[in-house]
Amino acid sequence: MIKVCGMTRPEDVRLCAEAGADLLGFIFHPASPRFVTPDFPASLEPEALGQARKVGVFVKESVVEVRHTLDEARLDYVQLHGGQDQKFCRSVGFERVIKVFWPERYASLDELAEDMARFADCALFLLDAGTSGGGHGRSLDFAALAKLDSPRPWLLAGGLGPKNVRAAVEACAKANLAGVDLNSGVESAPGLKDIEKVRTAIAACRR
Ligand SMILES: O=C(O)c1ccccc1N[C@@H]1O[C@H](COP(=O)(O)O)[C@@H](O)[C@H]1O
Repeated sequence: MIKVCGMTRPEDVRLCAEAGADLLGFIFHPASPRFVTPDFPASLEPEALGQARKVGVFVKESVVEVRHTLDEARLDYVQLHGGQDQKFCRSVGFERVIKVFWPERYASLDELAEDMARFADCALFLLDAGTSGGGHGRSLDFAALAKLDSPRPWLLAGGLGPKNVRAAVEACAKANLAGVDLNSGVESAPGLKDIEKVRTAIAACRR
């Protein structure tokens, strides 16, 4: 599964979908250089999206705001990137939640897996580098995650691009990895996707 995040232009949506992205991310965090308003994903033609599903990324927004944007932007999933708790996930609908964890917050993989187990009703997990927020362009220690015992399939995020995504997939393949999230590593500038980088990274994942 490939997610390409930070869509800000209709042509990037079309090209990334054509390149084989399964999930396309739209960031509703106002401080992000990739910030968009709900009317952008709502305005996209089904032909441009193809089979790709729309994911909204939220950091500090309230449950009411997330639910409103979910409807207005016609999202398929919400990526909760702000440490939201189980009550929040339940209110949005577990089946629609991609719950983010930051492995660097935990003293061990076991502690991370224990916390993940508390969110086992969520649709998917996503692991990002750092200890909060996202879009930093920093990578996790892929080899260290190879032994993770995750109760749900998960997406690997954090500084992934054409040069490192294959190594990441190979390292985590046996740890219930569902796929990868490409963002700043496939851009020419923040919010502007470089389609050649996107195509090269997707090909590297799938070869
Ligand atoms: O990309 C952003 O600006 C962003 C802002 C706030 C929360 C999440 C954000 N992006 C997500 O961060 C990860 C990793 O991105 P990167 O590859 O390190 O650039 C990814 O899941 C994005 O969806």
